[in-house]
Amino acid sequence: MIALGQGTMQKSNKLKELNFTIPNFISVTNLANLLNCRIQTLINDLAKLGFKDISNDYILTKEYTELILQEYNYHIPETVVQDCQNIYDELKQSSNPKALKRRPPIVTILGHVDHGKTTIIDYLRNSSVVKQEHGGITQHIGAFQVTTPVTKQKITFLDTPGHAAFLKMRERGANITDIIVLVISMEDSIKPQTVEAIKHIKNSGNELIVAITKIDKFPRLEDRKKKLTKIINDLMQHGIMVEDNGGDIQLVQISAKTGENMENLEESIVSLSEIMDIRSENLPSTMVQGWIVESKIKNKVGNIATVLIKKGALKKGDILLCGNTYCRVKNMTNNNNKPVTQALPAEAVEVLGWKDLPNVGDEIIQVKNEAVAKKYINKRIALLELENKVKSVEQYNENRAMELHNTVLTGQDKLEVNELNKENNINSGPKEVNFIIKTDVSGSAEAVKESIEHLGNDEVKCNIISTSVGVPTEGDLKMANLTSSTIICFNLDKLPNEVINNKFNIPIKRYNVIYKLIEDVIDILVKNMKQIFEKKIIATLELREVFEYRLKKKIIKIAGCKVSNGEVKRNAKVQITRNSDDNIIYEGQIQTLKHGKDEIATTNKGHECGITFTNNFENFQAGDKISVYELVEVARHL
Ligand SMILES: Nc1nc2c(ncn2[C@@H]2O[C@H](COP(=O)(O)OP(=O)(O)OP(=O)(O)O)[C@@H](O)[C@H]2O)c(=O)[nH]1
Repeated sequence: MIALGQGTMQKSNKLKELNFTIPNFISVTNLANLLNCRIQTLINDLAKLGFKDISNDYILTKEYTELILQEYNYHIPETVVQDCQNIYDELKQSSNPKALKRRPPIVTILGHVDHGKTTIIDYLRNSSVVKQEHGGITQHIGAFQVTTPVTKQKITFLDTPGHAAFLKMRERGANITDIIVLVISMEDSIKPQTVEAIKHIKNSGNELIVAITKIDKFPRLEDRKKKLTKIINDLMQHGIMVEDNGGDIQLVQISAKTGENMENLEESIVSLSEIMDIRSENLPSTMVQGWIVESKIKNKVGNIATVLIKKGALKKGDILLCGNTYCRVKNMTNNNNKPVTQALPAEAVEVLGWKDLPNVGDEIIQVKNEAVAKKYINKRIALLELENKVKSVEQYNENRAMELHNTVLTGQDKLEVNELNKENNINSGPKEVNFIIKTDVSGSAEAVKESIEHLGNDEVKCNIISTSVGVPTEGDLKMANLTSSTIICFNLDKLPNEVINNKFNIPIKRYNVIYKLIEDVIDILVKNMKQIFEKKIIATLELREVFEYRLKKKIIKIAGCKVSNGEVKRNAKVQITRNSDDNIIYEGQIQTLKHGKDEIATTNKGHECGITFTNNFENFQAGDKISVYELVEVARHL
């Protein structure tokens, strides 16, 4: 705890009662008035708490006001902090363990580009149609179900490899999927995106099955064995131990081209899901929960979205709440384009009736009626507005601080500083990365401080906010929250749960070995360095023909293309080159992506498509080359 003590901040055991409600925002002057203290005293105390460049018109958010009031020994009434991510949580019913029933597993396929993810999905989807209804046509709705050939069990596959919804949910720490199938081509073994996928899998805690594909390319058994041994060793290097290597991860060898062993893949998924005993509730009284896996506006139909059900049974007339929109379910169809009357857990259906288009990856929750939906949407919008206000207050405070800073400079100095800031887009000096050190004894506190305080370079540097002995206190957590610090604990073995899983989500790092501690601090510093990106081409298209069509009075040009390789997504970043790869004539994004008249989200190798570009770019011609790229972060070092 920092030594505060300008009169008002003397700590005592008896808490004072507040005689005002804490506002969302308050200036330093007004807070000083409410507290009956001198403005300068409050400013000095705020500086001790780590606030920089404070003046009397600095605006404090509610969180910071609470912190200072706590330091002034006031009792702060407990309130549940709601934000637009968790606002709907209070509507969720807790599951009734007795009502949990087995449901099909939800599976995502990941792997390196061109290792055969799409071919596996196509094989599974086509075989599912052939079996269900001869000659039927599947529509892409983001997920589909197969029935396994031998055990006749159902499996749900998310049907775009590395599906956007899956990635978005993962970012938020939610799990849309139960099992990941990691595809590795027998020809290539592990490649960079395989390694990326392994990282995803480890972080998500999902169960894993490894599928070695393209085995038809190695008809001789001894060649297959050789390749397989290499893959198993490569996997081991990345901490994946398959069954053949003493681990418990299943490995299947398949060819999605010939269909060889594809039934083994499906049965492996079923047997893993049985071990996992995947269940969810779907009593008649269960309120539905699920996720949006696709959403689009269909011409003459309206807003439609694919909902993957997590619990409950969705029926016509149900009211679903999602983000800032809701839906009275008008109609539901499955991926065979058949109308259905209900959708059970792990089933995906296209749902019609949305007021506005929901976002892919967002969670849905059933509510009793439209009035409840509207009430919660209004609450959420108010929270979003508040969050935006907090952001603009932060910006206001920063601008004020910058103005204050600049007033001490004059004339030419001021001009130069402004120009420099503009050019380098940095404030002066390296970025300070804050740490709070907590140790068992004071000797080790000093030792830890000395070994890390000099770390850094001209971009980032280590800044020690405080060092002290003992487990992190509530005050340490608040200080860490205020200063965005990481708390480093050395030789502190037993930490209370409320510290480890603290409500501020402050990272608490524990060490007994100083080298490991230094390594991690370097890692944190590197993560705070500026991100540098380079282009990575992930797909190319040949521009074959330019089409024109009239929209009202305007003529619109469309680039008619064929995908030479990779996967192309709507909104992807692209560059267009002419005659040579160096001659870039356009850089921007895909605005619309169509197949025939239909808007599509993705297309891939061998397919034709029509494209328009952002910024109304139309100066393209047949023969141009379109390269789709991602910006890939370049690894940084101290
Ligand atoms: N011989 C053989 N070729 C395959 C097999 N699976 C996929 N391929 C071929 O490998 C190439 C890439 O397959 P895709 O399914 O598009 O690979 P992907 O992983 O989806 O690729 P991206 O979508 O670009 O990430 C295509 O030419 C496929 O025909 C297989 O089991 N055997």
